[in-house]
Amino acid sequence: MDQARRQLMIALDLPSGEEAETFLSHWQGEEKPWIKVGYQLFYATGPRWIYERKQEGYSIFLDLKLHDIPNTVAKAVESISKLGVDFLTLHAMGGSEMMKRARESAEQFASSSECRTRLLAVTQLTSTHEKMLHDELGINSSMEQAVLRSAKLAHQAGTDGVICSGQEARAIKEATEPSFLAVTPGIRPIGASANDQKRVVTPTAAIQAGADHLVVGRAITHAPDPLEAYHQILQEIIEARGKLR
Ligand SMILES: O=c1ccn([C@@H]2O[C@H](COP(=O)(O)O)[C@@H](O)[C@H]2O)c(=O)[nH]1
Repeated sequence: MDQARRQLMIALDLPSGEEAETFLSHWQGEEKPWIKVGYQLFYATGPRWIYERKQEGYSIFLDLKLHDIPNTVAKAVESISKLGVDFLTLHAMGGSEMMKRARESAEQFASSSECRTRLLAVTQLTSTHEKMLHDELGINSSMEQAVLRSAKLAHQAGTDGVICSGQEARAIKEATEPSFLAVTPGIRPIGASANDQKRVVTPTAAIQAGADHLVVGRAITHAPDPLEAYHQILQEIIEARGKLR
């Protein structure tokens, strides 16, 4: 898979396995895209559907945002690792012990060290803005400080990277290390509706900020021609990458 395709992940927020498979048939005859499966599709289909897509050759990001006591999360990671998914999310707000136990479990139950499920910690949801952070969550720092605090905690606890907005990707890389993954939802091509997202950036801005992977849902899944929308974003990534050199 070329670098740009590896960077672009489609959030398959669809109601059933059948609809997801019909949607993916747009890609027939070309390389399989990276797919992100979240609550809606996972709760509709379950682990077997994930396992079958993995067997078909999809790279899979399972976005379950685990957040529970350390033992419960470690046991969930054990079950999920056996599906062979590539990426899995958990909430940094679960704390360092929860994240460390998750990492130990991912290592113990990986089918091989190359196939280990990579763990990504959610810093602050991209649907959160600074006023919410202060007024609703009781966090009295700036958004960037709050995100950096979670990212450093996740880095120390052994996750492979974080989920953040493209607005924070550069600062996270500087505060941790370049290989610590910055995976960015809240991506909106120019002119697209932000919907419920608050910290949005364009594909170009995310690449310029050093994002490793861009998660795009509705801008592709709700497009009149999803394959065309995918290719437009792919092209934007390729052009932005070209300007980095
Ligand atoms: O902070 C976060 C964490 C996860 N997401 C997920 O990414 C996609 C974004 O979908 P869009 O339609 O492109 O807004 C969605 O599945 C979220 O659950 C996020 O947006 N922000």
